[in-house]
Amino acid sequence: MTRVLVSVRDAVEAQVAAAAGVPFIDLKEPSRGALGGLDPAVIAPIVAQLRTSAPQAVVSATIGDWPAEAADEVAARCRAVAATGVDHVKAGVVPGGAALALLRQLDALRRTEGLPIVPVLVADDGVPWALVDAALAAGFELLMLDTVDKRGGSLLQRCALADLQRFVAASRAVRARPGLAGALRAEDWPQLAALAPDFAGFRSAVCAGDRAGTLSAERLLALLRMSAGAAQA
Ligand SMILES: O=C[C@H](O)COP(=O)(O)O
Repeated sequence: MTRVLVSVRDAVEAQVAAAAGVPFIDLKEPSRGALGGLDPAVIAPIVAQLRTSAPQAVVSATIGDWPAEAADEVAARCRAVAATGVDHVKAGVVPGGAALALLRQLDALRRTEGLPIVPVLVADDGVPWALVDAALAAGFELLMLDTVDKRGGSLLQRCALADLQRFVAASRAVRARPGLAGALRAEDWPQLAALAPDFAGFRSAVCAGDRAGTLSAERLLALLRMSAGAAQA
């Protein structure tokens, strides 16, 4: 069954997600970019709050949007976010240039320091196969596709369905857990349910206004109803 991931920016939104029963709560500041990072000093108390209010929820946080060349900052931010007690640390990898080197660095941090890093592979121009293959070969437990430019339509419009199916199948083949995100819409749910990734991430679709706006409890509940309906079908 595909779990819903919802990105929240503060303790109030985290509580809305917890009360709605969101199974995978992701902490980020959307106005700072696709993977806009919150200060670890802000993340830690929200994680502590969620451990009480939503003990079943998986909790992740992003490290922020960094260029692949910013190796030291990426490492420092991965360590700082992991230290907040999140289950997963999401780190973006944009195809091109130093992307494979960044992926190797994230893998080294995971292996040598035990940091629970989830590579978020940017798929604005289609599935980045070289990065997917490298992430799967490295043995990441979770990996995601997401988009940076949210104005270009949903991930389902940007990537061929066959490619997304292949991404999910290739992940499952090595026992990795795949996630999909990228301006997904509530009406994408039936197609997402058929693709059956481990989780599907939402922000734009559950906000009043754009993704930098406020989390809408109403939209969130409608999405969760849709996902629950698909699970029973
Ligand atoms: O990780 C999930 C993202 O926050 C999804 O955001 P989005 O729906 O605006 O692409």
